[in-house]
Amino acid sequence: MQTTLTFTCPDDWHLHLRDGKQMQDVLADTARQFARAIIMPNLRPPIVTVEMAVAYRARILAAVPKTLQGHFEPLMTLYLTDNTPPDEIKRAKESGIVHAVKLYPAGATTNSDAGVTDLARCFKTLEMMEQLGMPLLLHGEVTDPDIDVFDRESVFIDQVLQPLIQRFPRLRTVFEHITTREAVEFVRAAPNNLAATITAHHLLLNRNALLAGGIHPHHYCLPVLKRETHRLALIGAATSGDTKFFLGTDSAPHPISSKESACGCAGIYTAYAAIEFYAEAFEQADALDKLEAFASFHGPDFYGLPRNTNNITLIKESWKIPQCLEFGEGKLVPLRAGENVSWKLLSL
Ligand SMILES: NC(=O)N[C@@H](CC(=O)O)C(=O)O
Ligand SMILES: [Zn+2]
Ligand SMILES: [Zn+2]
Repeated sequence: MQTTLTFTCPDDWHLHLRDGKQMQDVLADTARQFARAIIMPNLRPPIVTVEMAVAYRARILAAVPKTLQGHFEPLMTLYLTDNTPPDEIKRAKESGIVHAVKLYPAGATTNSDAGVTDLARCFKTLEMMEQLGMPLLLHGEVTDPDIDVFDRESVFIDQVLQPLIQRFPRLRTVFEHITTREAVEFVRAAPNNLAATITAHHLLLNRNALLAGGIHPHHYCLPVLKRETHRLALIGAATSGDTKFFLGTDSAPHPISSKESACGCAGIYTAYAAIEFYAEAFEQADALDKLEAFASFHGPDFYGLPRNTNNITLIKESWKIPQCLEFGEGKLVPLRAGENVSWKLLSL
């Protein structure tokens, strides 16, 4: 049995940090495991200009704990709206700090009300992105209320993604937090400028974790957990060595009061033990040897950034995740709260 695991420091290619004191409370969890993270722009108000991204980045850097300063780099994104001008993409490219633009179909997920209502309104902007090599990140679900919530990702492939890549064949695109066999197959078959992130929770859990034996609000996220056959397809993709699949936690903290509610909001907080969760999932699939490329190589290669040069070490040691964590004025319940995880990260 393998008991230590040393590999190139990973990056998180999909992270929600929030802002203010909430951000201060979660940032260290990411910064102690990951060298870089793609920071999602779905704040209230959303990060829609380079100027806002520059200011948000400065707030993040100022909140990195002293012991980790210089060890963590936030990679900023812009939130695409119906009205994002092509010039903003130029400015983003020139800034050197904005690495991608995120498309949320309006109403698809947490803080997406300002998202895109009609993709055709963004064509000029997408053209500019294609020209400048600015990646487009997709929350890949349709929002049509008549479409079953479990089908929203696969319908998105047919109705949005397929036509999009046909129209913009050179656009660098990331299908974020994929959850279905259909998404895995589509990405596999597509050209190399389409990639996908996969979360730890979608590798570890199926929809029984949400709905069996009572409803489990801390396992509610979007796209929603799917049935076991889909989880197995994701495991197959993540452990295949295929360079199109890479790590993105989609760690999405919400206060306990918003999760444990008659209308609980979507998001699972995995950052507390993210790399350990991935190690568990890869070990269960007998594929620990594939973790480094998935966590540390495929992402930077896709984004055209250098791979990290330092290492992290995990040891096979069971430890208990706390029941809850501080989160701004409230509390946060991490994934696996009060239960054990079987790998442990040694500090940098
Ligand atoms: N994944 C989620 O369930 N929630 C994310 C938004 C998102 O990534 O869709 C959030 O910001 O809370
Ligand atoms: Zn999303
Ligand atoms: Zn997300």
